[in-house]
Amino acid sequence: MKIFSKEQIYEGDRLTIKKQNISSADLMERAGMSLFNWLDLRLKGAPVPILVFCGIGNNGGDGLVLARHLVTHGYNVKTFVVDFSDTRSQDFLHNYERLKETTKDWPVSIHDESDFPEITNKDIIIDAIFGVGLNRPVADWVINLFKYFKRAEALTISVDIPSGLFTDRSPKQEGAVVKSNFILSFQTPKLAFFLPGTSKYIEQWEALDIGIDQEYMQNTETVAHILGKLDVLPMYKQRDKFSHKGTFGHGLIIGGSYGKIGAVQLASRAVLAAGAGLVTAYVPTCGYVPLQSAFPEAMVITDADDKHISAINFEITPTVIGLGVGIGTDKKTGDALEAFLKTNTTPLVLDADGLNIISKNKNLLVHLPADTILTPHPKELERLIGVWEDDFDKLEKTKAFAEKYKILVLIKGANSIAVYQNKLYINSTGNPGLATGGTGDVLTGVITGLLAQGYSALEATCFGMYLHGKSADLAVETKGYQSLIASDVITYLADAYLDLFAQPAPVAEQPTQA
Ligand SMILES: NC(=O)C1=CN([C@@H]2O[C@H](COP(=O)(O)OP(=O)(O)OC[C@H]3O[C@@H](n4cnc5c(N)ncnc54)[C@H](OP(=O)(O)O)[C@@H]3O)[C@@H](O)[C@H]2O)[C@@H](O)CC1
Ligand SMILES: [K+]
Repeated sequence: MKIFSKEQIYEGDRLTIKKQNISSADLMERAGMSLFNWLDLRLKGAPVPILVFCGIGNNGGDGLVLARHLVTHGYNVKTFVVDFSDTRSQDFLHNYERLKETTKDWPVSIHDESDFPEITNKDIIIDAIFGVGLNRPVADWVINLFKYFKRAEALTISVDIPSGLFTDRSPKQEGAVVKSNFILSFQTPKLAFFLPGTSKYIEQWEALDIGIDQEYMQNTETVAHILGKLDVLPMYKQRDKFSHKGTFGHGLIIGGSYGKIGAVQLASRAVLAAGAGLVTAYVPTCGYVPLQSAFPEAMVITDADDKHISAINFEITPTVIGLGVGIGTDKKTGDALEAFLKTNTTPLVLDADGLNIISKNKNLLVHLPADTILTPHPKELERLIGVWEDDFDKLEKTKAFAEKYKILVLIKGANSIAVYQNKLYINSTGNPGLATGGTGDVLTGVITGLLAQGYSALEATCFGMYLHGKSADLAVETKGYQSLIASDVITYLADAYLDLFAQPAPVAEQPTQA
C-alpha cells in the first residue's frame, strides 16, 4: 500500500474535487460520513458519551460533520472547538453553521486550561484537533489538553492522524501528541505511524476510503510503501515441475567465531527453509562438528583458524553470499574481510559484525557489489551513517548513503524498513516475540535464500522481511511472545509461505432471530 506525503494528500483532494465535480465541503462530508459509519457500526446506538474535540481547520471540519451525524442519529454528543488560532478554514465555518442549525446550540469553545471539560474513562474522545496541516509546535495549553485526555483514560479515536503528530518530523516535546487508541486515517496511513520515535503514539489504525480519485491513487509514485500480503504476493516465484536443486541457487553463509557458531547454523538453516537449493557454511574450524552434526543438510568449509575467520577462500561458486553473522571483530577477521571484499563480485548480504568491521573501515564500502543488502539494526546503522536528529532525518541520511554506494539498506526494527533507490518499503509483519537472540541471523538467511533463487535485491528484502515477520506472527499463536526463539521463526516459515495462499475462512452465517 502506498503512503502519500502531505503534499500528495492535498493534491489528491484537489484533483478529486475537480474530476468528480464536487465541492471541498462535499469531500469533507464524505470524510465525516465515513467516520460516522465506522463508529455507528461499532456503537450501534449505545448511549455512551462522545466528546468531539475539533480544531479550526479541515480536521476540525471533519469532526463537526461527524458530530452532526452522531447528533441526528440520537447519540449522546458534546462538541468542543479548541480555539488555538483565529483563522478558520472555510469548510470548518460551513460545518460549524450546519452543526448549529442541527443542535440549535453553538459548540463549546476551549481557550485555555480553565475551559477543559470533565472527562471520565467511560467517555469516548474524538480527536479532530490537528490533521496533516500541523506545521509548527503546538501551544503549551493545547499540549496540556492532550495530556489531560491521556489522564482521563477514555477511549480516544483520532481523525486522520493523532493531533500533534507531524507528517515530516518528530515532535520535539514528549507528550505533545494525542495518545490515540485508534486512528481513522483517510485513504492511506501516514509514514509517522510506522517510525520508532512516533509509533509510540499509535495503537491501531485503519484507512477509510473517502473516494479519492482512483487513477491518481494508482498512478502517483510515492516514496513510502507499507508491505502487506497483497504487496508481496506478486513477488512469489512459482516452481516449475522440472526444477531441481540447482535451479534454486546455492547460498554461502560466511560467519561464526568461537561461541557464535549458532548464528551460522540459524542463518544456514534459514537459507534452505526460504527455498534455496543448496547451502554451504564457511566457519572457523571449531564450527565444523556442531554444524555437521546438528544440520546435515548443510555443506561446511572450514577456515584454517580454529576460533576466528582468518582468510576467505573457497572453490565453490555460490549464487549469493550472506556474510557477518557471529563473525566477531577480531583483527584477523577484519583483514580477511577486507581482502575478500576487494575481489568479490558475488551478490552479497552483509549483517552484524560484518557491518561493524566495515564501519571501522568505510573505504571498503566502494567495493560492495551493486545491490548489496546491508541489514543493520539502529546502532549498527549509526556506526555506518552517523547520528541523526529524528526518524525522518535518519531515513533521509540512509537514502543518501544507499544511493551513494548503490546498495540496499534494511533498517531492522518493530517495522523494518528497506531503503532502496530513494524509496522506503515498510514491513507490516512481526511482533515483540522477535526481540530475542538469533532472529536477525534468521533474517539474513531468509534474504540470502531468496536471492539464491533469483529474487532481485528489492524483492528478496521485501519478501524476506515479510515472511520472517509473518512466521513470527504465526509462531506466537502457539509459542507466545516470551517463549518464541529464533529457531521457531525458521520452523514456521513453512506456514508463512502457506499463509500467502490461504483462503480467508468463510464468514459464519448469522443466526436469525425468531
Ligand atoms: N483538503 C480536503 O479537502 C480534505 C481534508 N481533510 C482533512 O483536512 C485535514 C487537513 O486540514 P488543514 O489543512 O485545514 O489542516 P489542519 O490539520 O486541520 O490544521 C489547521 C490549521 O492550523 C494551522 N496550524 C498548523 N499548526 C499549528 C499550530 N501548531 N498551532 C496553531 N495553528 C496551527 C494551520 O494553518 P496556518 O495557521 O498555518 O494557516 C493549519 O492549516 C486532514 O488531516 C483531514 O482531516 C478531509 O476532510 C478530506 C478532505
Ligand atoms: K486529529
